[in-house]
Amino acid sequence: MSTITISQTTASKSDLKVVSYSKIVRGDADELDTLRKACEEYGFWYLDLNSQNGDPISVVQNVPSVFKIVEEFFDLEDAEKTRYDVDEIGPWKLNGYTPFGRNKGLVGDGKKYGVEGYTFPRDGLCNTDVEGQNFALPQVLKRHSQVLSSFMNQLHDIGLHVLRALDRTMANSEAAEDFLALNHRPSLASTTCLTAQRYPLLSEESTNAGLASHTDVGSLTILFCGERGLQVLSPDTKEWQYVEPKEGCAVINVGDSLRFLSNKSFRSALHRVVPYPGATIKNRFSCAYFIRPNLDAEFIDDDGSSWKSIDWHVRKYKAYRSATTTA
Ligand SMILES: O=C(O)CCC(=O)C(=O)O
Ligand SMILES: [Fe+2]
Repeated sequence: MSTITISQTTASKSDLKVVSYSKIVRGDADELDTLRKACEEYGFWYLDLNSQNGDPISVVQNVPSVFKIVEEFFDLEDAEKTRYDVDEIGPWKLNGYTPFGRNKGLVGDGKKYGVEGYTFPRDGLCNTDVEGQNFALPQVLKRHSQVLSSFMNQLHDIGLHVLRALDRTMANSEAAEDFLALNHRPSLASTTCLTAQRYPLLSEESTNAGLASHTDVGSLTILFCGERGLQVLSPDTKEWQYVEPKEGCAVINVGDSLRFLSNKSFRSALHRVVPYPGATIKNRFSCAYFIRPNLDAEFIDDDGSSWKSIDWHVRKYKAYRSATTTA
């Protein structure tokens, strides 16, 4: 699928914490402490998804199949792909194809150095009984809907375990018991979704290529990508640092909503995707599962204004579409 050549590396690399999923599920106190600090200090960390005996849990093994499924869609003619334009199907941009250059910022020269994506909403694909948007899938994706929905259910389960673990770390705070979990009830509607993306070419031929600097709108993003290119803004040095792919691990980050729900104690870090020095990365695939609060969850932003989660979502997507550098 993807190919990569590297001549030299002079890049600054991040030193993110690694949190063991099996340890936080067991309630290991030291690991919960590491998780909490990872949310507070960087807002980015690796979630080690190897089981206790060292084997990767199955969700990691399913990632290549998901990339293959969406590649089939990306290989269609533009005219066919744009029939499923994410901005045309439903008001919340949760369902369908995001063409090259749709989000402003690092658009490269459009197609060759850009990014395209396909987004699958949880309500519609997994939660079929939740009143959702007008859910439709193109034929090439429809035949894989079972694989996609079980992949999303696996990731959702992981995300809820992480939120419950964070709730345990807040036991001594003023927050109600299970506060985070209660704002992410799986049976209630949310804007939770999976987006798979393809970057045809990341190389220094175009330093303007990749995904523009942004923070994520929701609570937790669970990201899989075997290639370099992701950068996070370091809270200490305020410089961009590469997040290296790590075998058997997902990269997790805190989004705006979880920052606000944590009373601003967690960090929603700026991140972006750019070429890697000396490397030519062809066909970089990534997939991000965005866990977001229930539609009517309420929080207060950095400026002291109150928001319902769905209104923050709508505001943020406007910014993604129109920002010149940062959203
Ligand atoms: O492709 C990546 O590695 C990052 C994607 C991302 O940040 C996003 O979709 O919000
Ligand atoms: Fe992101």
